[in-house]
Amino acid sequence: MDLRLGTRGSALATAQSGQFADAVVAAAAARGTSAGGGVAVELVTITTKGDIDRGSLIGLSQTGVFVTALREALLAGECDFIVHSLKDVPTQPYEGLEIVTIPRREDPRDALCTDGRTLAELPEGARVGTGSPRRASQLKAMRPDLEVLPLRGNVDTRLAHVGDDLDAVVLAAAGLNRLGRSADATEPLAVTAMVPAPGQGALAIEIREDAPDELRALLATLDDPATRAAVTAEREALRVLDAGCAAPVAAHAVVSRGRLTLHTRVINEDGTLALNERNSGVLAEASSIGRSSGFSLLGRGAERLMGRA
Ligand SMILES: NCc1[nH]cc(CCC(=O)O)c1CC(=O)O
Repeated sequence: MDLRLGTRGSALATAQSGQFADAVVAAAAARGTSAGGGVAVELVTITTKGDIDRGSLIGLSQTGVFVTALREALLAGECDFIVHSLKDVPTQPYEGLEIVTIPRREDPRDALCTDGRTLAELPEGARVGTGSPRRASQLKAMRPDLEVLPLRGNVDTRLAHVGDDLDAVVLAAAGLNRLGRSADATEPLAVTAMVPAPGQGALAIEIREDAPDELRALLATLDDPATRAAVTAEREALRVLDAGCAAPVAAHAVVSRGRLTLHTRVINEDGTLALNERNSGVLAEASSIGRSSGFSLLGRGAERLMGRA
């Protein structure tokens, strides 16, 4: 089977698509293919609107700018499957496509990247860059003295500001790890202090609904049910809160001994007010755990914190 994997051209997208392609080839070898001819995966680069108007998330009116062009290319038959960072994927399903696989997730944490100092060691008034309202608000909650500045660009561009015009930037540990830049993560931030974005660290593999059974079955072997349950809960809370990746909404679920525990946080812009909700249950209840967390937060005034009421 010769497969075409559509990917964005950024270093992170290319790295994670390449790593997933390797996993597909290995999974095919382990299964043995019906044709007996093995599987080859070719990366096809697709330019997305998110790559062209490279901007901070603050000010992006629409979610999903990074994924739409890939989805259009998949629907048009330019490739056979695509790999997304799940946290960039809007919660509503896309007509004609299906998320077939959610592989085991990478480190879900955010990481502070500095010249070596921890968050506690940064001087009063230190300058920290992030384009994410979720990260900005939680940073201010921990260190109200920090000057949090908007930051644009891909991972390499952001890291280049450290020691230049910024003392620190905050990036997802998963992205740094996938790029082979884990050494730039000075301090992984605890998930209780800097609650990650829904789906952070996870990938989503998408195919057309009419994809051949053989492709579907091969990709499905790489699905991780615990990750799928965790991100289902996180994303359902996000959906109920009607928020996107640019909202100050954080959600992180852990699965342990068959139980899923979801922590959802909504925080105001200056980090002075936060609502936290914790819910747990069995994996099969992932969706309802997320839903009830979202509705509880709405009932407690989440809209006001998000600046919508
Ligand atoms: N919105 C950008 C984005 N989308 C996915 C990742 C990498 C981490 C992940 O896969 O969750 C990043 C970079 C970052 O947040 O630092």
